[in-house]
Amino acid sequence: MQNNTIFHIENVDLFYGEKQALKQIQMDIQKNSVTALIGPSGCGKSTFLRCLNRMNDLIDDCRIEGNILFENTDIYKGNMNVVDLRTRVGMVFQKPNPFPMSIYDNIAYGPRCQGIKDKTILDAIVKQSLEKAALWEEVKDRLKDSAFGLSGGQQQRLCIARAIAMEPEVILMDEPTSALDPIATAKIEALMEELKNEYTIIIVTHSMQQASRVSDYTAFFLMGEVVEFDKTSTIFQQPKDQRTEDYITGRFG
Ligand SMILES: Nc1ncnc2c1ncn2[C@@H]1O[C@H](COP(=O)(O)OP(=O)(O)OP(=O)(O)O)[C@@H](O)[C@H]1O
Repeated sequence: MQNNTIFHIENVDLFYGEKQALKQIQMDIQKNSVTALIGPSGCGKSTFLRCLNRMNDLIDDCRIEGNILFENTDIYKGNMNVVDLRTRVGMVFQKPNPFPMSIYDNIAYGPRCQGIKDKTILDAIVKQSLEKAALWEEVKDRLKDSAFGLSGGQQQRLCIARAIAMEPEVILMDEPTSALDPIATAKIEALMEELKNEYTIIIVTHSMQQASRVSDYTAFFLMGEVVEFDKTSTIFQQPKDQRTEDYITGRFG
């Protein structure tokens, strides 16, 4: 394990009932980097992403074996508090999913649930989170308006701001730009570059161009296995496995 490892993943198998969806996954995810998970549909990318903050716990019949160490603590063993884990490992989904409330309240919701009531503190959290998500300038004069009045790209940055407000260490992103136009996508990609200074980002993407643009490391999944995991430049320029090469050159998937 390298010094900068935030997630150490060892021999992870995952089953939905009888069906095995992940096989012997091994990976060390580095702090303050962007790691992209790529591979054809159904290969287990989202399943793996959800393992990292135990979102699969919500699925009946889902069983996981092996070890996932987050900052040296196994998140599936002992007395791991799942609410704390999901605060430290936040998530942004494919479709922007703002809460049916104002822009301000979307951000303040989590901190309020954690017991922060002081308006000055909440105002500061809202401003800072929106600034970090590169949305503040666009919404500062309409904080009391409904979040549903924002464009899709703005809504997705709002969801990123909402995750940031919880002061996570890691942000998981499951195809965060697949519902967005190219301009909104470019904004989110630029934002990832900024955010990795402070957070660790793990992103599932169907776009190989996106993976090569935004990520430092890439894992190529195929039928529940990680075929290759390496620096993004190596995966795209000198893949070691023929299957990786076939995939990135568009021969299948
Ligand atoms: N809740 C579930 N119950 C049963 N099987 C599931 C469940 N979620 C996913 N699977 C199965 O697990 C396998 C991996 O699915 P997963 O969604 O992780 O793949 P993916 O690589 O993210 O796919 P996509 O790119 O299409 O989103 C698939 O065969 C899928 O049908």
